[in-house]
Amino acid sequence: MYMRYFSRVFSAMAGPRPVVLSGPSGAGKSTLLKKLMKEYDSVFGFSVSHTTRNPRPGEENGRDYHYVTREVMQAGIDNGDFIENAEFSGNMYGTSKAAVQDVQAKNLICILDIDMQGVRNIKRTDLNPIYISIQPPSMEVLEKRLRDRKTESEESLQRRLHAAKVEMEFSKEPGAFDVIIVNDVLEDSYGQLRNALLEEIHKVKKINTSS
Ligand SMILES: Nc1nc2c(ncn2[C@@H]2O[C@H](COP(=O)(O)OP(=O)(O)O)[C@@H](O)[C@H]2O)c(=O)[nH]1
Ligand SMILES: Nc1ncnc2c1ncn2[C@@H]1O[C@H](COP(=O)(O)OP(=O)(O)O)[C@@H](O)[C@H]1O
Repeated sequence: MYMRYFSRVFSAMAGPRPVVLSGPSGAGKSTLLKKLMKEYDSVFGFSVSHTTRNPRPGEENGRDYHYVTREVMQAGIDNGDFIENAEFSGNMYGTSKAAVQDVQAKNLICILDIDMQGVRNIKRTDLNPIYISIQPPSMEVLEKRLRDRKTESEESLQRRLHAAKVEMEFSKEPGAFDVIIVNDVLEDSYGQLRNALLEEIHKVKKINTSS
């Protein structure tokens, strides 16, 4: 009885395991995580990163990213406000401590959408997330999806395709990821993502309905 009580209090204090989604730009990370957060809005919370890139049409400051200047971002890094940060395709990106704490304070599963440098750096912390790689079916499909998304200049597109090759190689390193999902047919990949997280989803639902 006491054991059950304490273990419940302890797991509530420790909070659910965060989830890292990583993979090439254009692989479908945002699409998948938005679907997940829509179906399980009381289970998942998004870690809102900082970036120096410009907002795209439809993106909202504070929801998709915190859009900042290089000076502001660097000052935050120097101040120790970030868990990790990286340079990607000519812009700075980073996960602040506050971004993760805000989600964890609500007892939600924190989802981080970060590149492979972020994955490497998070592995040096005590965050202990589940690492999920989202991969495109092929480079050709990736290029088509990025072009059809119409968010990138030709230069930015080429940079992302170059980075994608490196990201795809990284995902093959043994132990880099717990789960690898090839995002071909969206509904299938979404099903795989949900299945991979079902155990954590049930844990959170149990804790949040019993407290
Ligand atoms: N290391 C790190 N990478 C991030 C962070 N936020 C976003 N990224 C990654 O930066 C890359 C570019 O993101 P973005 O400009 O939104 O382009 P998109 O992935 O093509 O939609 C992606 O690989 C993201 O996963 C962060 O806080 N830290
Ligand atoms: N399974 C899929 N089939 C076809 N198009 C997809 C699929 N998944 C994502 N897309 C589309 O591909 C583009 C890139 O997806 P996005 O979620 O923005 O990728 P990421 O966040 O990894 O950069 C978007 O226009 C999205 O609508």
